[in-house]
Amino acid sequence: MALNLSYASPSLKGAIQVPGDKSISHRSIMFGAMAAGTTTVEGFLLGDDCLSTISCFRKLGVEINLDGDKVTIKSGGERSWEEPSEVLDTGNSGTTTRLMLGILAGTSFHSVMAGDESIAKRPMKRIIDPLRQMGADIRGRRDGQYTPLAVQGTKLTGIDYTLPVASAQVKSAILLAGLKAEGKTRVTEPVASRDHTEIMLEHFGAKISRNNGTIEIDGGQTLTANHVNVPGDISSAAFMIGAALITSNSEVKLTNVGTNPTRTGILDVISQMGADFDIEERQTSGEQAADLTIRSSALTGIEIGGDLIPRLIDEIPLIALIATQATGTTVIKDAEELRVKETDRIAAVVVELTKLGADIQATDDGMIINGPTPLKGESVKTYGDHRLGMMEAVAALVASEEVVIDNPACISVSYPDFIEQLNSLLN
Ligand SMILES: O=C(O)C1=C[C@@H](OP(=O)(O)O)[C@@H](O)[C@H](O)C1
Ligand SMILES: C=C(OP(=O)(O)O)C(=O)O
Repeated sequence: MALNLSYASPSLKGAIQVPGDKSISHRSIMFGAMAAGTTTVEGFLLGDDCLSTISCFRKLGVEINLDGDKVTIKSGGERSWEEPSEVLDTGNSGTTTRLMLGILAGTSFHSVMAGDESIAKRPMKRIIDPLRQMGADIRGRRDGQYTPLAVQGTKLTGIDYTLPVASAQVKSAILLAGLKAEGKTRVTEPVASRDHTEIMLEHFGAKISRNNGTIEIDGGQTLTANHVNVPGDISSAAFMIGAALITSNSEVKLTNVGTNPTRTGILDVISQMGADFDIEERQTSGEQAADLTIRSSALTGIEIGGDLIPRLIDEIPLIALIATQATGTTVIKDAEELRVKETDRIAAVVVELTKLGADIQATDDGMIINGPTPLKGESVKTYGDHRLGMMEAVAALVASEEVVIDNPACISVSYPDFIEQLNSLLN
């Protein structure tokens, strides 16, 4: 069902806790399932993607119980997993599909993974190539480029691999396979990507070394069950940050947002654009977190590219929107990875923001936006992509007439209560 959003010059006020970090939530289930014992998780994201990860591990026989945002995982470790009798359904989740490939490759059984229409179009060879070098037996359409993927678990050997793309999913799949492989696995990344896997490996007792973009792990290590505290997702917070920045007389506090430095590119960007905001660090026992207070701001266009891109890759649809309200030109480059996300996010953002009246052009690896432009009401499409849906809802705040979003249900992939939380800030 479509969502009709109509706001008359709103200002946003108040405090909210955005839901748990998606990347950390996925990993908490995976690590909890790999470790023998009882792992407990707090602040877990009850989004569709993370629920897909839970459903996959349940099909391997792992006991996982949910109580609100608290999760208990009881596992006998990997050796207790059963060969699944059904296809593991990874839904819309690239992280589930790709990290699970690294985990399943070294088991002693056969498994098949498949997801939705969008997952069936996303590239998997980037994972399967290095895993095959480790000895993995994985088959899929077009020599393993696309799902469904069949994995015959086998013994793996460590490799020394330099990532051709800056991708935390590829890096993580290799490290998780390396945990079980014989010998040492070494992964070098050209540009730093999110390091939640490295942090969680250490948290669950694995020994790794990290040196100048190279991560080394010895195979044959076992994990020890632990407690995981999941902070709020900065990629979800980004939509509230954008909403507060581009509306008038707004001041929004976002509590306990994850501020792992590999994820805070959005804060660097808004700071360079001239945003008025404060960061108050919190005392945490795990990943870094802070309270963010964001106020309405006059923004200026900037250039965004290079090493910054992996630190804000999922925030680019929202950054494109705020750039339409900034004075001057914003250039986003080196972001060709956007073409292989839930949808082609360069094409989709440009088409939909153009419908709303933006001055925006696509380039091969990004987009160029001239602002400020007033936005108007229009019917827009999400392409089944949660980040497009949320960006369009934030655009509705500053549009002169009603914005109609065709398929808002996809927002529940990462932020099920997004519209309710946004509306709770309206004055
Ligand atoms: O490792 C992760 O949790 C993720 C890594 C990124 O993907 P890539 O590894 O494809 O860049 C990101 O876009 C995705 O939302 C989550
Ligand atoms: C790209 C994303 O996730 P995934 O790759 O896990 O589907 C995202 O959440 O924006």
